[in-house]
Amino acid sequence: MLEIQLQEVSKRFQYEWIFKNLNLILYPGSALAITGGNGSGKSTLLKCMAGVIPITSGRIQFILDGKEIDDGEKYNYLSLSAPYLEVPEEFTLSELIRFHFKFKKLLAGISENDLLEILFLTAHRKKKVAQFSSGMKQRLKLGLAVFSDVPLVLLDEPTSNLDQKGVQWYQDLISRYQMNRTLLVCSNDPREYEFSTHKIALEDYK
Ligand SMILES: Nc1ncnc2c1ncn2[C@@H]1O[C@H](COP(=O)(O)OP(=O)(O)OP(=O)(O)O)[C@@H](O)[C@H]1O
Repeated sequence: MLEIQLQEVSKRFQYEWIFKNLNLILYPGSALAITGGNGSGKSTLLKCMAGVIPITSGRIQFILDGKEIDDGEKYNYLSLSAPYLEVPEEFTLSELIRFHFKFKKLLAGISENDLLEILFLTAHRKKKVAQFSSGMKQRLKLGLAVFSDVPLVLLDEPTSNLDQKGVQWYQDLISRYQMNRTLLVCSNDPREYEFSTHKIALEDYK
């Protein structure tokens, strides 16, 4: 079971403080909504949580069954879907799925065919990802993140490029497959985090 602890976490770019003194404990099964206006620092916090960029001060600890995970190992315990995260588009869908799941295990009980069905992409398995519509790409990115067998799932603007049906699909996906995992959602749209157990507004940490 993974527990995440943020202690006095602050981030600054040059002279600009993005957030200061964030304290938080996330237990398995919790869902944190990170809200705030454009430019408030939602993506920055997510990237700090993912270890993609460093924090300026404080500590972000991943504690697995009582043991702290080294910074360099944290990526093994998380998956990320975000608008700024590109997938290799020269692959066909099947190739990309196989490539991704060489590095992360598929959730137990889910096969590649199940995944394609759930993403409504079965008919497109031989198509290059470069030829996907923006909504198809978004379902794919969400699928790769949610169906990776990791205890922490990070989602930035999860319904961008999804239509109303896609938003419903996303909500069902989370309610079925969050399981006992920790979820972080950066969003300004309550439909993306209505299931959240915790919510922070980054304006409160300036
Ligand atoms: N690499 C960087 N170097 C300098 N400043 C940065 C960098 N990345 C982000 N920023 C600044 O940090 C602030 C927060 O940006 P961030 O992308 O985290 O906001 P956001 O809340 O996710 O915004 P949006 O809702 O528009 O996606 C902005 O002022 C941005 O210009």
